[in-house]
Amino acid sequence: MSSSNPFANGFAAAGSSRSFSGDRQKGGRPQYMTVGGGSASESAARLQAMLDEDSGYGGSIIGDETMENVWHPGPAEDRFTPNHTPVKGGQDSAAAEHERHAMAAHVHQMYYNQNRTALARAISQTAETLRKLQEMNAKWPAHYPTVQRPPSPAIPSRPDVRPGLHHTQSTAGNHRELDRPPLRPSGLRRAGTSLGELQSGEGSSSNAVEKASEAPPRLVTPQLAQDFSVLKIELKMEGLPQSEIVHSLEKQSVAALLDNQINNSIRHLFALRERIEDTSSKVLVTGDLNAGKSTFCNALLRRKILPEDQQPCTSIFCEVLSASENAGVEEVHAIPHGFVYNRNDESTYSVFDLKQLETIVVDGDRWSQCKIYIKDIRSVDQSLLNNGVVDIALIDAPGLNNDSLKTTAVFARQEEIDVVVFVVSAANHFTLSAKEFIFNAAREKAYMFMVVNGFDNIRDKRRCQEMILKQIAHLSPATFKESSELVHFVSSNAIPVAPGPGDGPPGGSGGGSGGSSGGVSFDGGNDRPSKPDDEDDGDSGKHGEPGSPPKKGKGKEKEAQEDFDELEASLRRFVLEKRARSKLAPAKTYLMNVLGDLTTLAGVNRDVAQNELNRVTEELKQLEPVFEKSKKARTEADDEVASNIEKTAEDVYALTRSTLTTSIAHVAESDLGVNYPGVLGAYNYADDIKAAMLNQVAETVRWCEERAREKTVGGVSAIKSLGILHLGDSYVDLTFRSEKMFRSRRDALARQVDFETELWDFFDLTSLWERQEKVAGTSMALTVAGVVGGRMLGGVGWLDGALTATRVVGVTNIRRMLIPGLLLATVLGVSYTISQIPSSLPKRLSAKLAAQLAQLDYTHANSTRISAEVRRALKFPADKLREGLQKNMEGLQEQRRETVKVQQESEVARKYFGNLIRESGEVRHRVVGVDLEGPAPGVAGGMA
Ligand SMILES: Nc1nc2c(ncn2[C@@H]2O[C@H](COP(=O)(O)OP(=O)(O)OP(=O)(O)O)[C@@H](O)[C@H]2O)c(=O)[nH]1
Repeated sequence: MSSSNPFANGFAAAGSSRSFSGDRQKGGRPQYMTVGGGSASESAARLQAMLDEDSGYGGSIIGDETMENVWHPGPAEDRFTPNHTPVKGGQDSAAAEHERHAMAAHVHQMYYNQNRTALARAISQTAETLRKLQEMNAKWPAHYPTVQRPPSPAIPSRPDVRPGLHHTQSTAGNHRELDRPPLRPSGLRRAGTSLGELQSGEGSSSNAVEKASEAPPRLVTPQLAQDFSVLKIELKMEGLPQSEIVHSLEKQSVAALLDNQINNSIRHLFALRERIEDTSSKVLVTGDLNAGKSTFCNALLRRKILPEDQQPCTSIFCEVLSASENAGVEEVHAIPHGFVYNRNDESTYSVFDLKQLETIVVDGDRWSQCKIYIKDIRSVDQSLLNNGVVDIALIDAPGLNNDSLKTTAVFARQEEIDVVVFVVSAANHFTLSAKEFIFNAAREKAYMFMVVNGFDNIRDKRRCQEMILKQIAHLSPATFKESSELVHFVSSNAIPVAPGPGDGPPGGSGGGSGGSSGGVSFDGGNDRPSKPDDEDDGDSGKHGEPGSPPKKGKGKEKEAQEDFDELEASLRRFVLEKRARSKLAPAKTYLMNVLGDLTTLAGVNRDVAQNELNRVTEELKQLEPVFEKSKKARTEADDEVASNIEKTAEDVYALTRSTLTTSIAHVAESDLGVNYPGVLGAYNYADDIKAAMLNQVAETVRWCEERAREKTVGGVSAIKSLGILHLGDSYVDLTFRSEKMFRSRRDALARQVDFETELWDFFDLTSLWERQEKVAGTSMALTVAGVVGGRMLGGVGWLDGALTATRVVGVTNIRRMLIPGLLLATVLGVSYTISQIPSSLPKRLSAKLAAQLAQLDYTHANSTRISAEVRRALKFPADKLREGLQKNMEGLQEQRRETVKVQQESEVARKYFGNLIRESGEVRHRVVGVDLEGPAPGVAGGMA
């Protein structure tokens, strides 16, 4: 007996080529419909689209496992594996069949454990890789690839982004280029502000990039938007597409957002590990209010454990577990709000008797959930709870449309659940909350077990089936595809159950070992009012099977039981044999997604790092000679400036010294511009001469200063030329104001030089004598007069003069000539001497001046002063030039240091991301290798 699926026929009529298990014969191997063998119908296309979208967490359906190189198709969702185990019957004897099942279960368990271990290891490795990525991201802000926004006239292109700035994926990218699905666009580009740099020096690849930029703009397809499924940076901002927002963010902000995503991802990975390491499988029974969830659970348990009521009653999560997990004791542990259940810690829960369950489940204010430990009365072969393979927890959840708080709780709970059994009322179909729940849960669980309950209430069963399946096709296409196994139309209340805890001991007359069909019937003990058979119009034999004769009474009940038995067999298969998928698939899917993201991220960042490395290496290559030149320039300019200053100062000293020496020596010979006023003004004349001479010397000093100034100006401009030569634009020109030189001490000379004019200065006896030699013999008298006069005037003394005259002329002659001669001589001498004052006085005075200047060391002092001033004046621009050169060199040194640092960082990043690609690829490869199908039970049986 099996539930038929008339909807499949409707589908076939719509033109799709498919077979459906509605044709399945009782006792035969189940058959499965196939979708899309022929031309795709609109519905099929829509379904396919839904399948593709079904991968928020990667739950989409992919036909094979060759997706290692395929971008994010949701590789390991909990897809359904066609069952290889005969539902029942067959040629083998029951014992052989049983043994084969047992062996298959063992082999499955072994594979399951292997896969579980492999996934747990992959989770740990991935979490560690993510942690390292976080560290790297802190040091070297990772770049987040964003999609190329199609250029549109309405949206001006970013000025800071050159056209052709697609980020080219090298190895990884090209690799994907070949293998990826056609929808996946490339053209990743680097986020952040330095996009422009990426293109430089890319050689031939930049040509490719250029070509790519010429290609028609690619739109951000939903597929591309999903490229980053786990490490996706979710931002919502009015009016801007997601990619654009990420793109406009600073590198640091993107890195911070990424860091946050990594944290979330690590957290999720740990939760997944916890989940796969939890050996029990959790089956959540959920559905609309009053859909019959509790009744269904009781039917599964064949015991009336959970309270059923026509009014909504279950307001807390009721987890039914095997009493073997509670030391074989049947009881209820009610967990108050805010407590985390720990069976070994009684402070986390209150213990109740099973009888009290009714009061607990309605008390949602006090309790958040309860654990119900019961002894399973069914055999290992039949029981879901006590199945001999895995611990099962059956969770009866509050009705979805109970209240929003509880609905949210159910939504949240499903994430940690391995299998979802959705109970829908055959009469009411899917409500809005139900639809929402199924859509949401499909992110992780593409397959859901659907229990359409209360089928006994339905008159037109076939129509009901059609309508419900149609809805399921929309809500969970994967489930619809396997509807013969996953969708069951039953009447839970038709299943005989042992009386509840308050109604007597469990087991009833059946003793807990009864089978389902043909097993112990609890008819006698069933406290349910038996349903009037006339509700069913009898238009179908088995639910809705057309053409079957109407069944009444016992026949109908038997049929309902058979349907339920079939449901149970499917559910057991779904939970146990597909456990690997239901429990491990979310981990596998998530791992595949996060590793895929990591590979993309690493690929982009490795390329960015490589570009950065190329750029800075090139920069360094250019910087090195510049730096060396600058170092050389600094030394050379230093020397040149120093020698320039030295030479200028020396030249100035030499010029000043020679000029002054000459000037002082010849000051008497130059035209001093002083007129001789006559003997009476001789003293004034002497003063004027003296002043003129001092002035002359001062003028000479001034002249020397002027020359020194000129030389300094020349020196300054020589320094400037050097500065421009070596520093270029960065040379800071200084305005040199030469007039500010030699502002002091120039007039000090008059005060320093101080000599009195003496009488003798007026008479130049030396020249007189020379003159007398020249005119010798012309006249004795003159001679005598000259000699005598000269001597007399020379201050030798009268006596001495007289004696000399006596010796020359003789005593007698002297006596005769004495008077007139003396007179004449005197007159002549005096008049001559007086006449010689204008020529003799300057010489005398200049000699005196020279002597005094020499005494003052005037020439040297002035030469030193002037040259020192020159040196001082040149020192300032020279120092500035030196400073500039030093700064320039230091700047280049710093730039070099920085560039080397970036080079090293890029090198590290390139290696790191290169390794990350390899590592994540390896882990991904291992994850892909985790075959959640395991060997087909038939194969396992064959091995036995
Ligand atoms: N006719 C018919 N009645 C059913 C069936 N299953 C459950 N019921 C009845 O439907 C009512 C609600 O059943 P429950 O099992 O309490 O429903 P529920 O979904 O657990 O309700 P809440 O937990 O309160 O949301 C009860 O009176 C059941 O006897 C069925 O298959 N056929």
